[in-house]
Amino acid sequence: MRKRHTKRFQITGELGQGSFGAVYAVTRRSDKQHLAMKVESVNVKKSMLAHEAEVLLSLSVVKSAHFVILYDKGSVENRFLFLVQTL
Ligand SMILES: Nc1ncnc2c1ncn2[C@@H]1O[C@H](COP(=O)(O)OP(=O)(O)OP(=O)(O)O)[C@@H](O)[C@H]1O
Repeated sequence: MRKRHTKRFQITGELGQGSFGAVYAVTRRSDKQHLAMKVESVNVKKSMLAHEAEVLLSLSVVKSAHFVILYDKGSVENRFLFLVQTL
């Protein structure tokens, strides 16, 4: 993912590595907001990222400053799944 970006986000750095993928600092091009992008290979047997996206989507009905917000999700070149959330 180094130097790569989706159309909507510019990757600016790496925040960490988890057990199922990497997390990058990104800037949303539309409004320059700084966010976190979690990335997972499409080849994993059981997608933890898809599960995390479902959980964040469910939580989004509860308007609370304590919950991470899911801003976007998608895939890159059919190689990675990504979700974008609060930094
Ligand atoms: N929203 C975020 N904002 C900033 N940094 C984050 C964010 N999410 C994750 N990170 C960083 O990326 C690292 C990896 O996160 P990730 O959620 O992939 O795994 P984890 O929380 O360490 O645990 P596990 O791999 O067991 O799920 C974290 O330890 C943290 O340093």
